[in-house]
Amino acid sequence: METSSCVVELQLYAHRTRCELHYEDLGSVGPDVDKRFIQRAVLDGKVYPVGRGRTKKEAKREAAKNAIMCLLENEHQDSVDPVRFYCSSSLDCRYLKVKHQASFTPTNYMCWLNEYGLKNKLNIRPVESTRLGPNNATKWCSFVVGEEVYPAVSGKTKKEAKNEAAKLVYDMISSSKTAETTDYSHTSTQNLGLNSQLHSNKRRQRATNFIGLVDHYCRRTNCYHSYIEVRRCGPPTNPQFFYKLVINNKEYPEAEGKTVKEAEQNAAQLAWYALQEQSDWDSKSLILTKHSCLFLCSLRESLASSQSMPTDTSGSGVFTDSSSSSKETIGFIVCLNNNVKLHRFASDFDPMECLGSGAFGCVFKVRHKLLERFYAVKIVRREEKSLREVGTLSDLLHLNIVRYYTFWMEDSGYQWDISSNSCSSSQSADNSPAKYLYIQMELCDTKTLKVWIDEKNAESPQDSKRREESLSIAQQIVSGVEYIHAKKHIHRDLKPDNILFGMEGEVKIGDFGLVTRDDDDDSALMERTGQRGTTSYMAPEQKNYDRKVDIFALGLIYFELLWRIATGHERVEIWDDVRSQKFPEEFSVAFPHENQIITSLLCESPEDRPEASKLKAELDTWAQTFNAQNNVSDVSM
Ligand SMILES: Nc1ncnc2c1ncn2[C@@H]1O[C@H](COP(=O)(O)OP(=O)(O)OP(=O)(O)O)[C@@H](O)[C@H]1O
Repeated sequence: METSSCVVELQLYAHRTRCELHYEDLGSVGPDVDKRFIQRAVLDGKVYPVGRGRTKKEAKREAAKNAIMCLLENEHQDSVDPVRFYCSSSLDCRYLKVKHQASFTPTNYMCWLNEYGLKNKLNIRPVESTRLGPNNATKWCSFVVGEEVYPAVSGKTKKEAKNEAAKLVYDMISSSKTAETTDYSHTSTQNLGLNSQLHSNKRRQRATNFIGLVDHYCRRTNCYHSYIEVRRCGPPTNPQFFYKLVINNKEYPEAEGKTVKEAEQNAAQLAWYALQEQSDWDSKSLILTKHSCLFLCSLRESLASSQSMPTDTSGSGVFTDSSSSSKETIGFIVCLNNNVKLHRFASDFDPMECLGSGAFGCVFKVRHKLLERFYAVKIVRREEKSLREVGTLSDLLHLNIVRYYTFWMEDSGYQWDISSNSCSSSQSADNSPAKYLYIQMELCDTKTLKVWIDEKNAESPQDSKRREESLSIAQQIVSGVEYIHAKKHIHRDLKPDNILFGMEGEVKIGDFGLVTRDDDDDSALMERTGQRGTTSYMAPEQKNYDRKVDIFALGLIYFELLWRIATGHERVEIWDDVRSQKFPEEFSVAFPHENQIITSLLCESPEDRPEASKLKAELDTWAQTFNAQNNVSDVSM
C-alpha cells in the first residue's frame, strides 16, 4: 500500500465519520545514526498500531496506513461503514473505492462538500443570512466553492439551509456534465475592438446552470415543469428562439436565445429570479407572470394593501433630494409600513459611494458583505416610474442592458454624507407614508457614453479609432434596443447619459424609468400621448407614437458618437439642423455611409425609420465592409 496519501485518507475518514483524530508522538528508538521515530493514530480515543520511520513525517504516514489497514481488515468492523469510507486515491483500499462509487449517495452533503473541497483544493465558504418576510424569518445559505458562487437556498433552521445549500452544490456538480456554458451575447461577432475584449472575457466566465437549478427546485418541491417554445424567428443563419418556463401551470417570463438551449437556459434564469422573489416576499402574488404588466399589477396590489396597515411612526420619514438639501448631505430617508419591515440594505451591503442621483432617487455603489461582490443599488420612491422600471428590468436579460438582480422595500432611511463619504441610517420626524424600492443591479463603470463623447470631443487631433469605436458602440446599443423592442417595450429616453459601460467595456443601456409597453391595445396607446423623455433626443411625433421614437434617438446618438462637437455653442447651432437630417457638409464627406444610415433613422415619419432588427443587420454589414477596408489599408501601408 502506498503511504503517501494515507494521512489524508485517514483524515477524510475521520471527518466523514465525525471522529476525533490525533497522532501520538511516542518518541524514538535506536542510536542516533539509525534512529526510528514512532507515532500512532488515535481515533475517538481508540489507539491504532504504531508506525515507524526515519523521520517523524514518515512515522506518521506509517501510523495512518496501519490505522487504515486495521479499519479495512475488520479489526474495528463495528466502527467502519464501508460506503462512508470514501477513498479517493489509489490505495489498496480500491475495493472500497469501487464499492463507494457504485453506491455512493451522500447522506451528509456538508461532509461531501468538505471532501470535495479537500480533493480539488478548493476553498469552501458558506454564506449565511437571515431574510425577513412579513410573517416569518427564513435562514438562507449559499456556498462559495473556489471562485464559483452557488445560489442561496432557504431552510427553517440554519442547519437545514446549510445542508440544502450543500445538496444543491452536489446536484449541480453531479449534473454539470450536461450543463452548458452559456454565451449571453446577442451582439454581432463583427463588432469591433470593445467586443473582442468582451468575448475573451466571456470565455473566462462560467455561467450558472439555471436549468439545473430549476430542475433541483422542482424535484425538491414536487413541481411539474416544462419549457415551452413561444416562437422562433430570424433567418436560418441567425435564428432567434423564444422560450418560457411553466412550473405547475404558472408561466414565467419568456426569454430569447440564439439556440434552443440558450433560450431555455435564459428562461430558467428568469424563472429562478422570480422564484427567489417569491421566497423573499413569502407571497405568491409576487411571482412574475407572463408579462411584466401583470407582475406590476400584483406588485401594485401588494403595495396598495400595505398602505392600509398601521403605520410605524418611528419608521416613517421623508425623502430629501440632493438638489433641495444642503450641499453637505444627499439625504435619503425611506419609510414603509409595519408589515414590510426589512433592513436588507444595511444588513447585506456596505455602501461604498453615491454614484449619482436622478430626479427619483440615488444610486449607490455597494459591496455585498458576504459575497464580497460589488453592485449598484438604486433607491427610488415608489411611483409609477419606479414600478415600471423594476417590472421591465426583471423582464430583460441581455448583454447590452444593465443587468437587474432583485428588488425589495425597506423601512429605514439612509443618508449619504459627502463630507465623511459615508452612508448612515436616519429617521425623520415626518410621518409621511412614502415608500421606496431598492433595486439591485450590476455595477457599471462610472463613465457614461456622455463622458466618452465629451472625452473624444476634447481630443485634438481626433483619435483615428473614433469611427471604428463609434460603430462598435452603435452596434451594441442597437442590439440592446432590438431586444427591448422584441420584448414589446419602448425605452423612450435613449440618450448618452443613460448609456453606461460594463466593467469590461461593453455597452449597457440603463435607466428604464420611462419605459412603456409597445402594445396596440387602447390603454397602451392612451399612455403614449404627450411628451416623454429628454427634449433634445425626442422624436418629432407627439401622439400615438411607437418604438420608432427610440430609432430617432439612435440616429442622434450615432451622429454624436462620430462627429466632433467642440463647444456647447456649436452644439446649439447644429443640433436642430441635425434633427432635420441636415448635417455639416464635412460630415457627409467624412462619413458617407454613416450619413446615409443616420438620415434614415431621423426620418420625420416614424414609418420611414427602419426597425431595430433591420438597422442591426445594416450595421453588421457595414462593419464587415469597414473591417475589410481597414485591413486593406493596413496591408498597403
Ligand atoms: N448600474 C449602475 N452602475 C453604475 N452607475 C449607475 C448605475 N445605474 C445608474 N448609475 C449612475 O447613477 C446616476 C443616477 O442614475 P439614475 O438612473 O437614478 O438617474 P438619472 O438617469 O441620472 O436620472 P433620472 O432617473 O431622473 O432620469 C447616473 O449618473 C448613472 O450614471
